[in-house]
Amino acid sequence: MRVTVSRKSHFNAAHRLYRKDWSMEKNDSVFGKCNNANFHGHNYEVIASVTGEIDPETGYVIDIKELAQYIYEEVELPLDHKNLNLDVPEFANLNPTAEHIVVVIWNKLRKRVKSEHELEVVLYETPRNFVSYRGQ
Ligand SMILES: Nc1nc2c(c(=O)[nH]1)N=C([C@H](O)[C@H](O)COP(=O)(O)OP(=O)(O)OP(=O)(O)O)CN2
Ligand SMILES: [Zn+2]
Repeated sequence: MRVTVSRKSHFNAAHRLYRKDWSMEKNDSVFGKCNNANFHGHNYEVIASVTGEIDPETGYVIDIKELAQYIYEEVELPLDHKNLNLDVPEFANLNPTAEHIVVVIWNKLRKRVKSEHELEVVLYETPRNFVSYRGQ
């Protein structure tokens, strides 16, 4: 009997979508307003979901407080109120698209969640735009 436990979180961050090896014109044509050289921001929402067997003694798959602490340490502390391009080492040479951000977050949380548990991360960049990653 496998059950999924989810925890929601959020962080605010600035970013710019562009490639350093492309001209301004090409970046503009591909990324449009997201290539604003002065950056722009989002209120990101994150949902981390852990799936596994219920422990018969505790009734938990994972203590949600434990999951919340992982998210605080791996997502909120390093990303909240940061400029993703300038402040976050993972994006020094990686375009901070929602796709790349969700993979970075998943990789960080994967190291904290027990290997017998499945992990899925959903990232909302705007209320209408969201991506998800399950490590596949
Ligand atoms: N596949 C992706 N496409 C886009 C990404 C992305 O990360 N992956 N990101 C962006 C920009 O970050 C952009 O800032 C998104 O904001 P915006 O266009 O304002 O968002 P909405 O679609 O919610 O706003 P509308 O009012 O509906 O236009 C773009 N594309
Ligand atoms: Zn954006």
